[in-house]
Amino acid sequence: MTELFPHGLPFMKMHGAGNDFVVIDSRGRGAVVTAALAQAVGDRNRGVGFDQLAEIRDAADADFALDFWNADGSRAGACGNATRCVSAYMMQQLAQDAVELTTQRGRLTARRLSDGRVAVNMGHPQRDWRDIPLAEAQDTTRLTLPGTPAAVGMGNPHCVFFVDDAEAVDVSGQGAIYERHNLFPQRTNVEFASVLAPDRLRMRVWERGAGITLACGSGACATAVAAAERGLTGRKVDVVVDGGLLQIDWREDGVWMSGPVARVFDGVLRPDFLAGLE
Ligand SMILES: N[C@H](CCC[C@H](N)C(=O)O)C(=O)O
Repeated sequence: MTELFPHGLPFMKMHGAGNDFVVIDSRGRGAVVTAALAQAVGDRNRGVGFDQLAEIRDAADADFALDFWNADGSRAGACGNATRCVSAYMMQQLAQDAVELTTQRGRLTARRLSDGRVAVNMGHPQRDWRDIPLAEAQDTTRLTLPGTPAAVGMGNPHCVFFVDDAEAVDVSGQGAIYERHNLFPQRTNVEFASVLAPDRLRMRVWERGAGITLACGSGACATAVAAAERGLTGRKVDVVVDGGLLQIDWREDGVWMSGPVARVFDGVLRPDFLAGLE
């Protein structure tokens, strides 16, 4: 790593509604991110700190490709907010108002809105999603939330609970339990949502591999899909998250998610820091 980057490895720090990212632009060279690098950079005390790391790569048939890593070094198949943030950067780089990108989940489209926010089509919810009868599934002693959650795939797994008051949920206590529930062999992201109005949801999230985050784009999509399917809301909703507001519009061509994007600072991971990873 140090031989490859004798002057260090440049990165950008971005966030979307407080869901924060380190972004490494690896276009024009091979991918460099490893689980060890993600973990080290993700350490908020000894590294930079992030919820997800996104690595931009060349794509043969799209404007770019994106890979996602969680702070614990695990991979994520989708990350809506990082997709919006990186798309904003790429639209600026390419002088375009829209971009096409490929991710583990497939091909996505993002476009800039007139107010500076960015919208991404996160694709269709995965149709194997269903209500999950947790109570029948295993040890119920530690499962304290009422109701039956919905499992929704958005390129990554989500388990959505609808509760009367999302503010009252012990998100880290409950989230950590369901993240590793044996119904989810690849672990899961966990959302706790309450219906504020037929077009407005409050959502708090525990992310797989990252813990509590201020916003989760794919989680907001999954929550909106589950709410619409259960008849709790329409297909176009505002989702109030800890870090702001995400707008979801479940259309014929997929689930669109819009929200703010911010590039906060650029930096360089020093060669001596990288050397520690070898
Ligand atoms: N924050 C991301 C989701 C990261 C998902 C990740 N935690 C996982 O699936 O493991 C978002 O805006 O969609």
